[in-house]
Amino acid sequence: MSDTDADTTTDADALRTPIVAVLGHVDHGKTTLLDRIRGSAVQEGEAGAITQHIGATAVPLETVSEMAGALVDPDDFDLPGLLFIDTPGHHSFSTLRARGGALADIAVLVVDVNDGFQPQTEEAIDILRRTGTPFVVAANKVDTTPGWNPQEGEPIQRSLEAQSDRAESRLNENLYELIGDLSDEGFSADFYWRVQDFQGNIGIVPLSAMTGEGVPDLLTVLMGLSQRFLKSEMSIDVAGPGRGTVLEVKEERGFGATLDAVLYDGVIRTGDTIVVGGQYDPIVTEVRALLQPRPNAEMRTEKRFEKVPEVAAAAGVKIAAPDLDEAMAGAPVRVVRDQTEEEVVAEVREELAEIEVETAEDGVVVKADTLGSLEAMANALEEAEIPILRAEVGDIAPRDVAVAETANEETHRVILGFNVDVLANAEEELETSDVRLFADDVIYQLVEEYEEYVDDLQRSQQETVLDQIVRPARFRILQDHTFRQNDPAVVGVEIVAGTVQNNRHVAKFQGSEPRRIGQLSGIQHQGDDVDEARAGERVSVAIDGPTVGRQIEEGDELWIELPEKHAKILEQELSDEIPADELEALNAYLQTRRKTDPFWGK
Ligand SMILES: Nc1nc2c(ncn2[C@@H]2O[C@H](COP(=O)(O)OP(=O)(O)OP(=O)(O)O)[C@@H](O)[C@H]2O)c(=O)[nH]1
Repeated sequence: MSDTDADTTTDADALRTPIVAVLGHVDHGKTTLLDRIRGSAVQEGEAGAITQHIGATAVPLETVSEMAGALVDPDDFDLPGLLFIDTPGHHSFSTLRARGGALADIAVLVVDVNDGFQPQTEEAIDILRRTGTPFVVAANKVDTTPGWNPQEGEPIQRSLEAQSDRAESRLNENLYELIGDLSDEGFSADFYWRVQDFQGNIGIVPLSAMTGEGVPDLLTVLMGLSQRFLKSEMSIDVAGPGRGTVLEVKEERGFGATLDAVLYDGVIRTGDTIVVGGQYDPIVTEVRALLQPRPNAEMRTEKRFEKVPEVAAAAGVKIAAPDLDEAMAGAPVRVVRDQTEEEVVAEVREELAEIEVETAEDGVVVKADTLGSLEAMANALEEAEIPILRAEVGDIAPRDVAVAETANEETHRVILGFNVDVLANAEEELETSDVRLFADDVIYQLVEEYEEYVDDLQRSQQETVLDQIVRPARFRILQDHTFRQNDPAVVGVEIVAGTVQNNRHVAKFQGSEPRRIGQLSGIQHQGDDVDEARAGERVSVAIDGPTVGRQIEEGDELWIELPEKHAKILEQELSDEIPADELEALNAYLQTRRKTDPFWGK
């Protein structure tokens, strides 16, 4: 169909419903908002107010306009309504991929007005930016503004009229902060009613998912945006081959493994040959049944689903067919109709290759629940410069542990699992191997946890080095503190800088040459034997070798003798790790030593 054809089309059947996804930070109200949209649509009373699909809810234009009241004139629209994806959250959003982009045509980013931007809000914005998905911001929970006077289900302007100046200005403060946060992310945003150009600006819709005020506005904005900017993309070939994306692979009694899929183009019929992206290869199979949830009225029957002969885009549908066990969430589903089976298989393979993650010789093992989330994980790891050895969709299996074990670097012997389970036999493998598992259902947290682990590991490696190295120290023999002349000499000292450790060699500078005068054979602090003493402490030390009054005197300044190699490691690798006073002792030692030997310890 040419563009001109699309523009002149008036037959709503040929324009599909825009697919809407809802995403945002945890607890900001995504589920409540979806429930509200479903609930108030149902409350509008009429049968057919909404249609429950598998994984999605269709709200027809008439219902949208009834809910939006004066805000929407149905004559302005010829799109059939809106299809809301039921599983909110940006992880499911990243599953919603189609032909390299996002399956959702438009998104609602839910932000709690009081909480503002949170880490997952930013993560969601990144995904929206990357997939080029148009979105509106639902500034949710306006009813929690102190002094708010709730206006159940009203458009936001009407609700604002009922608020005190004080409540309104409190809300505005939060909304302006949101505008600022969006601008920090590079988006120009404003209250939706002030936005002239929705292509260059993000509209903010203040609303409450709880009281429903502002929800009519959200629906209006979504309809308006879709109608104006997405209409040309909404024209479909109603008889064309169905194209969709797998949301979930589910076992159903009587059917085996089934696919919950969203169809974004064409039509799928019982008996069609389909190609589905699988773990290892595209799966070619034949549709046994297409299933939809049973309408509420018939809920008394045992069966949850009813069979339908065909489904046209956009729609959510459960597909029952043989051999679907290895199908992957996020993978494409294609009906073979105008092309040969081989051509479609090649296309599915190509689409899957787009998502293939770049791997390195050495790196971490990544497992994720869907292709989309695997892709999102790979992006996050690339940003953090963490190399990937292998990345796959699926639960953690013994084979993954075996692969992780082959990593050369200790920091790479890990599995990062996103939204996946550990299979029982893999659990055993993990216990007996030195592979570490990191599992989380928030990407940035998973990456952060791993980075912290790497930091800790590196720190403890440095600490081990530090343990084996002679630490610099400078200390002075106190006046009238000779407890024993020799064999060993026992004197009271004050540590001026650094750490004095037992068993180290003791030196005294003669000019720029340290001269060894003996070896420490004991340190006592307030009568107790200790292994080391820190700057500022007064302790008594036993030194094997010298005699007080001959090689050493009260008031003498003594040093721990530093082997050249240790001095070099301390200066070049550990200067950030040792305390400031120890660094000072090291520098003083090096300076004196380098007066006659400028390259000492370099
Ligand atoms: N007062 C008020 N509370 C709200 C509103 N929207 C959501 N809530 C409450 O906020 C909490 C979180 O809401 P959810 O809808 O579960 O949030 P969510 O974003 O779906 O959370 P997850 O699914 O856990 O990511 C619940 O206790 C809701 O009742 C609102 O507009 N006003």
